[in-house]
Amino acid sequence: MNTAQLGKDLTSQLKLSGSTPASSRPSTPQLQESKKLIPRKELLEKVQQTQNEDISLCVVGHVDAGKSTILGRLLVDLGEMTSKDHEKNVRNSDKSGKSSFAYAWAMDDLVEERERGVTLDYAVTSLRTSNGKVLNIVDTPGHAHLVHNMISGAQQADAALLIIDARKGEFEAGFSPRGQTREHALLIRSLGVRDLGVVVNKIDSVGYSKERFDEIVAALTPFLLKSGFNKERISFVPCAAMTGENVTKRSHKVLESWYNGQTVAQVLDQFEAPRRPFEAGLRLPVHNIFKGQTAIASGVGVSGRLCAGVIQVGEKVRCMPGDEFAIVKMIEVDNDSVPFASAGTNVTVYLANIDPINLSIGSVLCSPTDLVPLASKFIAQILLFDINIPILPGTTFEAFIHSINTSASVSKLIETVDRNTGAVLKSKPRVLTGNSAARVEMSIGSQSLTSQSGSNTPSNNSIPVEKFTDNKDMGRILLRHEGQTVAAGIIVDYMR
Ligand SMILES: Nc1nc2c(ncn2[C@@H]2O[C@H](COP(=O)(O)OP(=O)(O)OP(=O)(O)O)[C@@H](O)[C@H]2O)c(=O)[nH]1
Repeated sequence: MNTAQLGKDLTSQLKLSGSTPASSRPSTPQLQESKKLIPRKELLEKVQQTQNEDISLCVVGHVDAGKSTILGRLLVDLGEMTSKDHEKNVRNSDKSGKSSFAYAWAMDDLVEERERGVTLDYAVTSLRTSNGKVLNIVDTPGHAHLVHNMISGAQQADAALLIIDARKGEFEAGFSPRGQTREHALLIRSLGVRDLGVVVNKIDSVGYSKERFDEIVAALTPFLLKSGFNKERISFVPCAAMTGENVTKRSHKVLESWYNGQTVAQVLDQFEAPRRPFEAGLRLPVHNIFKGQTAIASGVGVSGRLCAGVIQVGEKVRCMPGDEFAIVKMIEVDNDSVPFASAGTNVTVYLANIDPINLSIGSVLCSPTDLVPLASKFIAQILLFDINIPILPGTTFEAFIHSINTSASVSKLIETVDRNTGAVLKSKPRVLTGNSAARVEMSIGSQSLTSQSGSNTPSNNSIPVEKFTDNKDMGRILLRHEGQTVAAGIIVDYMR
């Protein structure tokens, strides 16, 4: 079961059971940390020694480009999924008249996803590359109306595969101004992804044509460079996920006649894990909340990616915003129980002594002695994409900041700045237009975080944020307007 599913299951459970009113809750035992905590110095040494080189990879691209199929193929060909399990998927997908989805079923394990043949939520799985690195892979949905789920998935990524459908008309549709190839590429770069593998998939459908591959590379390269990717960190690979051609090996004569570059698996091999801020204060933005169902994994479960610091079993954590503390009962990484986890890891943490009503998607777990700042306003340096709508004071956006999805409006246009140097071009502009860069003051909407009781936090519009210079993952912002991603930026300052 993937984390996304867990969240769904438990969210529905929470709805069923409701949240216990404080008055009828059994009195909680004294909230005390375990006496057996590993001292911080020792803990940091352990993290340093075991510093995992795991990489979070997200797989993005236009709807039906073949994202799930490529991942399914990698899982099978790299031995992560047994041939017995794969054969079961082949039989079952055949029975439902969806035999072309046999590989995609390795990823799309929600019933509705299988029935509709689309990825709805993001799914996490892990894979060991041929050179032994562990990739935590997030398969994200391609549909335009599921961009929220795609952003949640991509927020956890260090590197990305952008899947392109090579077929005539299909690449063009994905790369059109409203297509997801463009939007996803911009989004992942804005979310901090630097390493990119561009997989030109379904090359079998275009007769393994070199001309078509070159045409796609030539069209995408200037756009990717303009979006902020570095040429040295982009790899283009032709492949046919369906037949397995150039996923882990190459055998097709036509493809071999003109291509001797990397396979998709070799592109994965070359991705490097970035240095993680594990010595900084704990920051765990909550992506999902659910109820632990077993005797061991009981209490309130939250999942997300550690943006900074280390979390250990037995420790007391503060849940922000709010005044609540909780004790970490159990930590799971990749379905295994672990004593501690450090920055860069996707974790599920079971908490004791807290009512889920006090947690929201977007809450941040931190150390009681190193609290994450809360802000109702912030100053962001934003880069506007190629858009036609003018941005004026008062324009309201849907803002994405770590695991938060909230409304935020421009309260002041401070200045426009040079995209490359950051030098001020004009103070107090009246309007911002497409492709410009600016510093703006933004105010968070009044209903910023939704608690698990279903009610929005009344009148409290403070959210946990940090300056980008203090924590990259906590200080990035993406802005959407009327269903379109219009800008990305970084938080340079904030006010309570
Ligand atoms: N001919 C051909 N078809 C492919 C290839 N890869 C995937 N397909 C087919 O394309 C369709 C979509 O594949 P998926 O893997 O579900 O695509 P997706 O990008 O994950 O879809 P969403 O997550 O819904 O956006 C399926 O029918 C696949 O069998 C390929 O290399 N060649």
